[in-house]
Amino acid sequence: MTEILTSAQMRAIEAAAIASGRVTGLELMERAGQGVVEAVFAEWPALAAAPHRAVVLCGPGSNGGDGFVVARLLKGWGWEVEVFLYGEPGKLPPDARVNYERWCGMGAVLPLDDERFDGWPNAASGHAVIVDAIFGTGLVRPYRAHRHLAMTLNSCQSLSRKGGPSPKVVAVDLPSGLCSNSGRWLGDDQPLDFAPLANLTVSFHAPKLGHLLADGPVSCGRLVVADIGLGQRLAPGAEARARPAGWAFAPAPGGRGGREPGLPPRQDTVEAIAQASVAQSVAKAAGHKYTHGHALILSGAVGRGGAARLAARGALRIGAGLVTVACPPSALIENAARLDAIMLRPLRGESEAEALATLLEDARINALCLGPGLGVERARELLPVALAAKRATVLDADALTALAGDPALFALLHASCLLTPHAGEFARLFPDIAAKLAAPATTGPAYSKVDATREAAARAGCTVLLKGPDTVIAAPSGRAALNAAVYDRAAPWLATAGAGDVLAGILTGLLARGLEPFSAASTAAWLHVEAARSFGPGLIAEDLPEQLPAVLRNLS
Ligand SMILES: NC(=O)C1=CN([C@@H]2O[C@H](COP(=O)(O)OP(=O)(O)OC[C@H]3O[C@@H](n4cnc5c(N)ncnc54)[C@H](OP(=O)(O)O)[C@@H]3O)[C@@H](O)[C@H]2O)[C@@H](O)CC1
Ligand SMILES: [K+]
Repeated sequence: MTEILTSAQMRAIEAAAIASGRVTGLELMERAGQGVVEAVFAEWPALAAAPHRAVVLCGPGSNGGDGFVVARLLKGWGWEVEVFLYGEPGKLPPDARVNYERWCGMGAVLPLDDERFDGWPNAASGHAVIVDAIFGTGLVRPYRAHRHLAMTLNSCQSLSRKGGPSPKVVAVDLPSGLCSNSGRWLGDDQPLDFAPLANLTVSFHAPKLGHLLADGPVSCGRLVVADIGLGQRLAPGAEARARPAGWAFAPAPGGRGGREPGLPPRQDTVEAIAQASVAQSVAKAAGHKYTHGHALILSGAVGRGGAARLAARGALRIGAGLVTVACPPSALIENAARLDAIMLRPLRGESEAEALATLLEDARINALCLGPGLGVERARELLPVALAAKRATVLDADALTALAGDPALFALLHASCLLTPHAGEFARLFPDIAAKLAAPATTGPAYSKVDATREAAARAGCTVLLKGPDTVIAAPSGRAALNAAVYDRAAPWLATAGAGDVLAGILTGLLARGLEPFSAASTAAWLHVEAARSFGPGLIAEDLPEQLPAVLRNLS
């Protein structure tokens, strides 16, 4: 399992490594600085070929310490380097202080004032690189000068549009002001226009949640994670950790170490979904069609069956043994004309709810999907029967809307349910949680999408998949995973009508095949993005199920 870290987890890893005597804080800082310089040269090889000019903005903590290392190393490459310090030298933490003093033997340090900006770097001075090492994972409150930092960086960058040199903004660990746990800008005056955006962000050891959630990806530019020798020591025979797709790892600048055995397991881990675990989840064992489950998709009324048919196609393509669409009798002909391998059952009887109850007497139907195109009224009618059957059940779209206004229905949710809201549906279902997430983040670490999804899952008593480019999955136990379709894994084509219906279908198919909700959600979210990436621009929802075979082939 690959982890995405919080700032506290990163600090604990660092502290354990230092306590073990295997490495000192100073060595880690040196490797961090080296990692930044190597990543800069790898990103812009022309910068390694000849000396240039750089500005390094250092802050009052260890992020600033990394900055002093970067300044010294660039100077060693023959660069002309100007260094600014936001804070007082006497208050720097010990390792940062050592690197400050080392730098002072090589050059000046100018004060970076957050009241008087006339001493700030001059936009017109032709720097090739501006290093933002003001704050990293230690940001605890809004950074007062962040607006000015953004203006400085923007005005430097805008020179390139006028034919001048284009300085590259390199953020050390995080763009300063961005919360490492939530990917949100601290403070209430931080629309993205005013954020100090980076061209390249170089983080250390593992990605942090803030790189992948919310505004993180757009703020970081490109993300490189440098290995600073804190790697996990593998148990004998253990599989090497798969690196999550979507960001790049720089090579280790120094020696490799291992995380000390004996570190307490981290309860608040957020998993990055890895290809190896997806491959394991979808591998099909020999058997007949009933071995692979029977998924039932509830369809909408006449003329509204498209969403359910998309879901059914997704369920079949991901390997459910049988997939049935159940529809109102009046929609039978419409669906029959559009479905072949997918079976069709009219909900005929006194009421559709009764007909569904009869259908569910077949115990082989082991996964249900309610929501896509269903209609809110019909969802209200069918949900009590569907939930009473205690099968693995995906609730999407109209089923979520029905649940939102009805505490009695909400109370019927059980542990085998899987809720798949987008942000709007989430806000209707969990208005107080959504409000907390939407409120300005005033202290760090700030409340994040991961926190919100965990809280929702605990309240609902079932797994919640909160959609977005940063899809978060949480189980009531607090287990959480993040499927980040960002950086080089971005799939903007997924923002197309019906894509969510296909996701609901893939989920239902995986549940039918016996995956428990959390694994089904992680696997489906990953496959959904891969299917979109495999097709590329021009994607429509119908293409997603048809792309799954290629994605599955590549897995094996
Ligand atoms: N962990 C690791 O393994 C490694 C970590 N490394 C590096 O260390 C970085 C983390 O260092 P860090 O903990 O010192 O935090 P950092 O972000 O430098 O700032 C903390 C300082 O800022 C202050 N402060 C906070 N908010 C403020 C505000 N709004 N306005 C003003 N001040 C504010 C806060 O002050 P206080 O709250 O105490 O008043 C404190 O003094 C990490 O990002 C990485 O770059 C690497 O060397 C490699 C190994
Ligand atoms: K920074």
